Amino acid sequence: MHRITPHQPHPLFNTAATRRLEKAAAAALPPHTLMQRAGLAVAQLAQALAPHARTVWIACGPGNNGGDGLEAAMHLQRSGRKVIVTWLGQPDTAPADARASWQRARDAGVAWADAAPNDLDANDLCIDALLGIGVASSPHSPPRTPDARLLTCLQALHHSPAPVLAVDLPSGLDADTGQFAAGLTPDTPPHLHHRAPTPRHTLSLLTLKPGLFTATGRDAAGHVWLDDLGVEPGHEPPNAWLSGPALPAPRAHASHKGSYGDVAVVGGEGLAARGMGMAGAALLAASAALHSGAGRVLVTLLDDGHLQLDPQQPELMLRRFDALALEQLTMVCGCGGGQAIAHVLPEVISRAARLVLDADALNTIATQAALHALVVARGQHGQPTVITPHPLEAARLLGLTTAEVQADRLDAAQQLADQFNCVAVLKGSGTVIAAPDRVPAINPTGNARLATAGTGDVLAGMVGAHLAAGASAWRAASEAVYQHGQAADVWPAGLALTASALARRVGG
Ligand SMILES: NC(=O)C1=CN([C@@H]2O[C@H](COP(=O)(O)OP(=O)(O)OC[C@H]3O[C@@H](n4cnc5c(N)ncnc54)[C@H](OP(=O)(O)O)[C@@H]3O)[C@@H](O)[C@H]2O)[C@@H](O)CC1
Ligand SMILES: [K+]
Repeated sequence: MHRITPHQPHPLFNTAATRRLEKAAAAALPPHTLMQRAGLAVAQLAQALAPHARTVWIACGPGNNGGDGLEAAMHLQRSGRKVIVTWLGQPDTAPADARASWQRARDAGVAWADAAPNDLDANDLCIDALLGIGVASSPHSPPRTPDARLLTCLQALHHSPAPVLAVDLPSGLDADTGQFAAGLTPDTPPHLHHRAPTPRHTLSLLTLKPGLFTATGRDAAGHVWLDDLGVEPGHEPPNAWLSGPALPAPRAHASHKGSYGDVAVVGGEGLAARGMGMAGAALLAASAALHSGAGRVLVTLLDDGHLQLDPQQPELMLRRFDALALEQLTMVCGCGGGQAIAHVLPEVISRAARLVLDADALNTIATQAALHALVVARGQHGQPTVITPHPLEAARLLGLTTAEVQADRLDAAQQLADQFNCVAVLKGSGTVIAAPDRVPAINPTGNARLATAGTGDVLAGMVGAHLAAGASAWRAASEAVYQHGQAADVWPAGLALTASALARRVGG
């Protein structure tokens, strides 16, 4: 068993793959072995997380997730804990493994209760073994009305003053998408309670599931642990990867500014056009490219030449669009581009050597099939392209609603990559990186402090710098996203995270 950190990559397996692995392992082992291993692992982690807990309340659902909880209850009771179990199953209808563990918990003498004890406090521990990978949450299946006792237990867990250890998954969370099944969404997400958040842990069993790391999964799961139950994935291919850090790319001593490439940022509609000055977005992207190691950074503002120099960043070289040698440049296009970006997009997409498309460039492409076709053609000609939409921009590109994109972020990112024939970065909690014919990746770094204006422009500039330095589109996107999140993760607690400060720090 080990805690999952962003320091190394991890393979992720969805429900179907996990079920195949479970079936193969169960067939090769004596009956009940996997649940015994699962329950023991849960009990061991519970002891380690809450060694002084007075009471351990274990909420057990009717399926095998509940069986894991019953098995853990037996171990914790035997080790002298005060264990109180709420079991929503029935001996005559429970799956065989869960029934066997219920019998073992009974024999160990655990206490049974219909609901959560009402005197739990921060020194106690709750174990959430209500639902695991058995949750059916397909938008195509008819909505179901969950059992009232199940909902009461879920609410007690969501509002618990005691730390919560979830078995396999936070109950109700879809292992594949990181979204809660209909009717099982917490009324207030645990991290938004108006009190210090209670620690949350999830012990994923057998495999790590993608849903723990994207959409609402990250907030719901808290600290993620893995126990593989002694089962190797063998030939089962992962459905996604949790990214790890980049290997440092050493800089040769005998290098010069030309060795790390020229990045040109095009965007920043001027105030005169529609009364909205958006030069800041382009300058943020340019600053991020500069601090991420680009050799030279050129900036083309779509503001009729009002700004000739950024006195705060004199390294940035302002250029008219017609003075850019597009075929030699890594272009970052769209940040604050407004409507003005439409005039330059056809040329940028057709001619740029390497290209990052963000913000208003994406909004414009979403409305013009000819531009979409030009992006696709870049891939056919081997010209690297990265698109960096947030969920609303992704929805426009795919002709979906934002909710549909968020309902399955891995799938949406893959659709973007396939339809636009490029590397797609779907931003948000658990940013997804996808490319045609490649297993997608979920980024493990970053936090809610990035939810402030301009951080997306910073990311686009960073991707540009990595591309200009010679990284492939995939590598440039993965490394930039990782480092962008990591900068937020190590941000000093008392210091405001602004986009311009972030841009200055991203180089480490
Ligand atoms: N994988 C492994 O290798 C191992 C797996 N193990 C463990 O088994 C777990 C999987 O067990 P599982 O298959 O019994 O499913 P589980 O999560 O208990 O849920 C089933 C219950 O949920 C209910 N239900 C479903 N959807 C619902 C909804 N929307 N709203 C409300 N209710 C809903 C469903 O109701 P039903 O559809 O039957 O009416 C049924 O009662 C797995 O996560 C891990 O903990 C380990 O023991 C060993 C190794
Ligand atoms: K659970």
